[in-house]
Amino acid sequence: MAKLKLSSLFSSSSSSSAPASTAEGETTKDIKKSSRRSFSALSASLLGSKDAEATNGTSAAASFKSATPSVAPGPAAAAPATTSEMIALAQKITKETEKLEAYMKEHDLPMPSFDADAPADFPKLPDEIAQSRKAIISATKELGLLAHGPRESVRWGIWEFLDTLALAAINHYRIAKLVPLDGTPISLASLQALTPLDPINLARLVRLAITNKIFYEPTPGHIAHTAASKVLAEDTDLQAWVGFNGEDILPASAHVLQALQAHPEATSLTRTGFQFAFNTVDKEPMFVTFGKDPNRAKRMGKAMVSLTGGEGYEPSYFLDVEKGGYDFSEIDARGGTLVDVGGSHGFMCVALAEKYRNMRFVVQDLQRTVDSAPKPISADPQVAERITLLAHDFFTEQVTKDADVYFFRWIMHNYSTPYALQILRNLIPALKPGARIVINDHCLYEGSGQEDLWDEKVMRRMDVVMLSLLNAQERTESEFRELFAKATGEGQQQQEVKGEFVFKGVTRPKGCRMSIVEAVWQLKEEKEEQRQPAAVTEVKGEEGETTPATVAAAPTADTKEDEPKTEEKAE
Ligand SMILES: C[S@@+](CC[C@H](N)C(=O)[O-])C[C@H]1O[C@@H](n2cnc3c(N)ncnc32)[C@H](O)[C@@H]1O
Repeated sequence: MAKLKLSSLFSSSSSSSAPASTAEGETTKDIKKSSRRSFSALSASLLGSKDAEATNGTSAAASFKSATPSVAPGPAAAAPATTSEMIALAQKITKETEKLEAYMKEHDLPMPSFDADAPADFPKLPDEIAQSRKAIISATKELGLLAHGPRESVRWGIWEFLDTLALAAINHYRIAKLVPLDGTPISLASLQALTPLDPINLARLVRLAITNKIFYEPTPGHIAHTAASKVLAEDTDLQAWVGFNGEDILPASAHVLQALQAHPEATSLTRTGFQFAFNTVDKEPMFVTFGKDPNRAKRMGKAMVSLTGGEGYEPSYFLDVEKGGYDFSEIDARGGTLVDVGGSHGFMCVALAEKYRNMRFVVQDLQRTVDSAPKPISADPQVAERITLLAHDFFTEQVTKDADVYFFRWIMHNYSTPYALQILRNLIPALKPGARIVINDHCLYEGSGQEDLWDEKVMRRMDVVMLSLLNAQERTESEFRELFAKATGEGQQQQEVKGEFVFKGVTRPKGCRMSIVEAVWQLKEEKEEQRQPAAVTEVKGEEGETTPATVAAAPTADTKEDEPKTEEKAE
């Protein structure tokens, strides 16, 4: 693959990384036409179309949306004219809280509490009650904003980073672990003696954390655990999550403006807020920096474990077909193969192999990740013998040929368009007709306000984390669609465009924040035959008109602009 000068990479921003907005109208039309399981159908399901719900697998989001109408922005939702927006929200909070509490009582479950002995998590709730809980979270946030008023909510909203700072410092100095777990308070003086912090700094950080119910102060100068500080003391993955966020992402995000001012196109892996924060601009991507520092790499790994175990992200969503997970039974029946590209230690393949007893799996990751994977990969020999771990760099040509599925979980969102395209293009020589490319990532709505507010906040924040660390992005359906189209689109070599990625659409398991994006590799002739068996002349087009085939075959001047520079690759 031809190398690209950095200057040309950066001059390609509009063609390589721009979202689909330029072709929005047309794209949306196309999606409606061809994607049975697409988010486009969601709008229909939101309006009550049962058909759309049944086919697109997004009924969770749809039914959730109808259960929790957002009242902002705009006038007071559906509330009667006499009911203010604040009262409507307060009533909603009361109603949904009563539902949640009734369920907890009925099932003899402990009530949520700040007490140190309270459970750290809600139990798995049935869908309806889970929706009530989400509605409470969203409505309290909205009510809080209204009660603050616009000026004050902006004035003090910008200070949220200071809460992050306090939590990061508490985590860094392991303060939660120094407070007795049995509930006995410890004096600030005794606590201070156990840390390198001076009394003033310790007290100010802890007292700011207390405003978020992390610790409490039963008597002045004495600190004790709440449920939140206790879970921080006990959960090492959560500690890693707070450490990664507080000590890597916070400094990186604080330098994003600097990075954007210097490099507004924001596609390079070596010119992100992270590099500006840690003095590695134009030197190395974040993953390389972490690779040189085992403690930092380990912290990030554990942070990812914490995220993956978090609500809305559990791998079980991908597996549970009933709830909209991916169904591999047809591939399983013929003993097909799935390649988990960037699959880490293969935990997804282990879960899949436990469910599908005939399929084979190849977990690909970088050499050191493969080397550190548990051996055997599963205690069940029938599972372990069907999983192969293979060192492979996804920025090089795919080595596992003719697999049935190439699976990417939490991979594409780590890369801006030039890199994501290269990852897809590297698959092409290995693909047999019908091979499926399955991406498991967030899929953002085109506009805002269509998600539950809590979900939307998490997903939008994740998108900005991707910007801060990697100049990468979460994508909308049309951006995924465009990515697949571009991978075999203009400027690709003739041999690479004998086939194309046919975009199948996006589904979202019920209750999950992650979506399943799918495309199938198809030979061009095969596709044309299926589409227009008797219309060979039609696909040639009018004189002077460019057909899809000629567009794909003809390299253009800006062909290589969306390729990343070799030395900038992630690893
Ligand atoms: C965010 S993690 C996702 C891991 C896993 N797919 C999951 O769902 O948790 C990204 C993974 O990509 C791997 N990775 C990064 N660069 C890679 C490369 N160039 N080739 C192969 N794997 C890579 C990392 O080692 C890591 O395991």
